[in-house]
Amino acid sequence: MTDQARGTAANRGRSGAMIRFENVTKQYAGGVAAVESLSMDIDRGAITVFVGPSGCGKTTSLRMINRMVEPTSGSIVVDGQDVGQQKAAELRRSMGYVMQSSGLLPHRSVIDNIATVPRLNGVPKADARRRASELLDVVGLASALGKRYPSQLSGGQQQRVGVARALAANPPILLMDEPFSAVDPVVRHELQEELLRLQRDLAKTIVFVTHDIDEATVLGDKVAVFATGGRLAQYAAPEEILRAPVDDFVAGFVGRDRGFRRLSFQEGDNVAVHPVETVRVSRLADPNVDVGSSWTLAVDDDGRPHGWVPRATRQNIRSLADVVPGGSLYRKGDSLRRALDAALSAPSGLGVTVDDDGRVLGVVRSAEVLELIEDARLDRGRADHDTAV
Ligand SMILES: Nc1ncnc2c1ncn2[C@@H]1O[C@H](COP(=O)(O)OP(=O)(O)OP(=O)(O)O)[C@@H](O)[C@H]1O
Repeated sequence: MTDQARGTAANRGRSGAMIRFENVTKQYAGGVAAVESLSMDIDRGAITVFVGPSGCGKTTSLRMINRMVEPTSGSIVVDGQDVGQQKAAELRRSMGYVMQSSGLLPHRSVIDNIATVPRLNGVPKADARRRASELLDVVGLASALGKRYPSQLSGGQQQRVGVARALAANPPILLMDEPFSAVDPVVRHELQEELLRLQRDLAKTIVFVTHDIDEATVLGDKVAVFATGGRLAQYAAPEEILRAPVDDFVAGFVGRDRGFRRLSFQEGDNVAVHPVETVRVSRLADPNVDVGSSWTLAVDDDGRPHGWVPRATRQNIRSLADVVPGGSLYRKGDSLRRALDAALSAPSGLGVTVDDDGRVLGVVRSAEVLELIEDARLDRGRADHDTAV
């Protein structure tokens, strides 16, 4: 049984499904079969990501949920009701929709853009604007930005406004079509974190389209990998897709470093944190302050890391500018991927570990992280063996 069949059968009849595709096919004029016999259940209150190469029918599938695209055959049921029986305009307003280019109206202020759907739903102007202003805060934007026009915002800010606008009518469902793909990687990462934070509070049913498997595994409670022609190749939790791709297509799409990416799903609670020698940045200029036998970590007066001081060059190091930049930081309890990356990206080979306020707790060592990875693998092997016998 494929994962598609397993996922669908397992969810059938359970109250967990918010959106159900039943044998849905879409053939565009000219004969392009964009989606072929798609059957799947989308869980309520979870993020489901549609991922796959360009042209595989992700956007078509997404748009059939709110009838921006009509299926050629089959049906889509949302919360027990066939969307084909509902008025398309009302249906569209009942779901939030965020797309790649934020889709904001250029001649309306940010506040009025966010208030658009509530106004269409008959909410009085003052109430709609008040709510829009609150939503700016929810998506992490200063209220002063509300008076600006979309062209006066950065790409990342525009996408946040797009999310606020989609949330304005408080819809239970959010449809998001490559919403973060037009911004740079740093902003994209921030927007992803922000979406996960929002979702912890809001618990919407979110369907998110991307062609980026990394984004899919970071965001998705479940990931649907589409192959060309709208074939659902695998539908499972991201950890499972990385660990056990069902076929060569999925394995190829997921990429060669899937083993490394899967470490994101292994908790790093057991990683040993060792003491580290530190030197305060404010005392670097003092020739009487010695540093340790190998690498010493430079910290500010609050104990936050600022880079590494190599012993051999101690005499040349007199200010922060001379310190070797550090690697990524590891927060106790983060995944093993973060622990390993912290160690591998530090010039000292020691992964700086910090508390929630960013203060140094110590360091982790890559060899020890690798041991934990190996232990987890052996444990899994034993568990699989026990299940098999
Ligand atoms: N309006 C349309 N008319 C005809 N063919 C279309 C139309 N929209 C999409 N298609 C075709 O349907 C197929 C699926 O397109 P779709 O946009 O759903 O894919 P996608 O996976 O979202 O791709 P991308 O990641 O490039 O956006 C493609 O072959 C596309 O050319």
